[in-house]
Amino acid sequence: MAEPIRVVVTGAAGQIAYSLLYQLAKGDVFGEKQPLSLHLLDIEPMMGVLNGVVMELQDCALPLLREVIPTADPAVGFKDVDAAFLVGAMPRKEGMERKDLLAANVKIFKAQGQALDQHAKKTVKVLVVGNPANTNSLICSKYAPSIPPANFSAMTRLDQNRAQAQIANRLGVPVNNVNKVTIWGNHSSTQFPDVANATVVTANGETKSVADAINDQAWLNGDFISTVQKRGAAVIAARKLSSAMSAAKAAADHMKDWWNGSPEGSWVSMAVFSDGSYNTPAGVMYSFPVRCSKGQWEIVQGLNLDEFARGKLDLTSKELLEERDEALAVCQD
Ligand SMILES: NC(=O)c1ccc[n+]([C@@H]2O[C@H](COP(=O)([O-])OP(=O)(O)OC[C@H]3O[C@@H](n4cnc5c(N)ncnc54)[C@H](O)[C@@H]3O)[C@@H](O)[C@H]2O)c1
Ligand SMILES: O=C(O)C[C@H](O)C(=O)O
Repeated sequence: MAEPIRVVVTGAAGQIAYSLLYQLAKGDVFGEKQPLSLHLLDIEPMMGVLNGVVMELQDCALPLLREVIPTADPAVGFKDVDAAFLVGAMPRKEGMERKDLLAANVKIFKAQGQALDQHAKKTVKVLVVGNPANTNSLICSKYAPSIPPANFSAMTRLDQNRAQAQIANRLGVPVNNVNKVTIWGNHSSTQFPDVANATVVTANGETKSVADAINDQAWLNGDFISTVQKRGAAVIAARKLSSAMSAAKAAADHMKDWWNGSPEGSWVSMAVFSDGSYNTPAGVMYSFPVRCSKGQWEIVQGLNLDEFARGKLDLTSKELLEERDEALAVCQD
C-alpha cells in the first residue's frame, strides 16, 4: 500500500464539503489504493458542527481513511498537504452575481495563500471552489509565491458537467457519450460553454459532431448557453441554497483528472493561469480546454474560434480583468 497523502478541505463544516469528504475518503479521487489523511479546516464557531462531520467520517468505516484532523488553525490545516480543496467561503444568495461575493471572500484566499506558502508542500495541487473562484484562485497564488502558479486552479468543471448533461439529455444518450465540451473564461454568467469541437456517440453507435447531432444551431447558440450560464442561479432559486452535491462531484472530477490524467482522446475544462493562449489576458485564471497527464495540465491549442466565439471569449476576459483589479485593491486595504 502507498504512503498516505495529506488532503485539506476548507469549509469542511459546510454543505459542499459534506458531499465531497465521502468521495475523497472512499477513494474516488486519488484511487482505491491511496490511503489519506484528511485535514478539515473551518472557522472557530463551526468546530462543534465539524466534530459531527468527524464522527460521521469515522462511522463510514472507510479503510483508506487513516487520520482526520479537524481544526480552525490554518497552520495545522495546511501542514504538509499534497492537495487542497479551497471550498470555505460565503455562497451567494438569490439575486446576487458571484462577483458580488468578491469583497467578502477574497481576503480569505489571501490569508490561505499565505498559509499554503508557509505550511503546504511545494508540490501541492490547489483547487479553488469558493466564489468568485477564478479570481480567488489568482489571489491565493499571488500570496503563495513559493508554490508554482501552475499548481493553482479554479473550478469550472461543474459548468462542463452541466453542459455535457444538457447535450446528453437532448440527444437521449448517456453523459459520457459526449466529449470535448469546453468552458471558456470565468465561472460566472459570462462563461462561454462551447460545443464547436464536441462529439457524441449517438444512440445507434455513430460518432458525430454535437452540432450535426443536435441539428439546431439556434438552440446551441441561445438557450443551451444561457441555461448553463444561469444554472447556478436556477439551483439557488429552487433550493434556496447553492449547488452542493453537483459541486462536490465536480470538485472530485477536477482533482481526479488533474491527479491521474484526463480521459484519452478528450479534454476537460479547468480555470488555470492564462499564458495568452487564444488571445486571452495573460495572468488571469481563465477556463480553457486542458489535457492532464502525470499531474500536469496543458492547454489544448489550435482550436478554431469563429466570430461568435471570439466575442464571447473577449466578454468573459473583460470581466476577469475587472475582477482582478477589484480583488487586488481589496487585498491592499
Ligand atoms: N466553483 C463552483 O462551481 C462552485 C459551485 C458551488 C459553490 N461554490 C462556492 O463554494 C463556496 C462554499 O459553498 P457551500 O455551499 O459549501 O457554503 P456553506 O456556507 O455551506 O459552507 C461554507 C463553509 O466555509 C466556512 N468558512 C468560512 N470562512 C472560512 C475560512 N476562512 N476558513 C475555512 N472555512 C471557512 C464556513 O464556516 C462554512 O462552514 C461558496 O463560495 C459557493 O459560492 C462554487
Ligand atoms: O451559483 C452559485 O453561486 C454556486 C455555484 O457557483 C454554482 O455554479 O452552482
